[in-house]
Amino acid sequence: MQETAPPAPHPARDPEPAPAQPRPAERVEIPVPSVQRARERGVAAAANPIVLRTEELTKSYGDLLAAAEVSIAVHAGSFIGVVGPNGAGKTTVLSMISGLNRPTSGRVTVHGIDVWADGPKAKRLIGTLPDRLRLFDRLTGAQLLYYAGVLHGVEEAVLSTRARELAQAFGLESALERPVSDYSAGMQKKIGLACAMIHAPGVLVLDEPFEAIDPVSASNVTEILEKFVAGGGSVVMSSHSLDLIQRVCDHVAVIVDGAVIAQGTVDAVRGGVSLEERFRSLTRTEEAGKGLEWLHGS
Ligand SMILES: Nc1ncnc2c1ncn2[C@@H]1O[C@H](COP(=O)(O)OP(=O)(O)OP(=O)(O)O)[C@@H](O)[C@H]1O
Repeated sequence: MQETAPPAPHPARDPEPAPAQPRPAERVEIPVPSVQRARERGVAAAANPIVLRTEELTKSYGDLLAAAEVSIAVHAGSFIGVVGPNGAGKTTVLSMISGLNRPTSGRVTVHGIDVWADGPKAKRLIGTLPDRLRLFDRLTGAQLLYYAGVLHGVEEAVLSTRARELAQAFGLESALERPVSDYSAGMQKKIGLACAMIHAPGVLVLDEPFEAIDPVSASNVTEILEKFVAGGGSVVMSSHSLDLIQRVCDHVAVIVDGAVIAQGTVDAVRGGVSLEERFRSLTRTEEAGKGLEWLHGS
């Protein structure tokens, strides 16, 4: 992923200068192992080929510009977080990448294949966990995995082994014969993730994969995704958990009002402060909650 210059203040929101940030030198950081791994992975991935590229990807809904000329390049073996406030355009961008939402203009290619010119070929290379997941929930978990595999061209001979291993990895073995409609929200998310992986894609595009997932399962999923990128796969993931993004991703793109306002390695974007602090200053969310005095006294 290309790196942008240190992000400028967002002009439409607040012309005032940002509050002074503590100097990086004042902070003593003891990186957790996953942060260190992500850092090393980010450096190594820069030498790998680009597997996913968006070029000035734009989506308009009438007068609303939901995505504005979004250009992102993802290398093999890279784990990228896409962050932004509610309504910023993350789902819009991810769904255009996955071939689910047609761009108004711009281009997406995966391994050089145009997602919107050759959808079937491109979609075999991408595993998708869309927003507001709609599963065929009258099927059992086992049936859903089977059909996800068949639809992506996986040979039947390997399907049952893959389904069993994925169910085990996501802790769903005992639920495989139950209808997906009976699954909890977190279980549905996990079966959706398993379906996204069953055809062994090179690129995973995951919209809020950790939403509704319990902490132990979240650490399992993180481990699965880290192994996936260590093996040369690439992950593009949106999340509102900046702490999670900072811990597991090597790159990050910050989207505000449809436009990428900062992107690069996590370290470059956060610039010596936490990703959450940087996010707040980029999106000008420090003022939230002001003016509700009538509520506080009730
Ligand atoms: N089908 C649609 N028709 C009209 N407007 C839409 C449609 N889908 C999304 N939008 C608008 O596009 C903008 C971006 O929405 P999007 O869902 O991409 O945001 P997001 O960053 O994923 O938000 P969140 O964090 O809340 O999930 C929003 O203003 C939203 O209202």
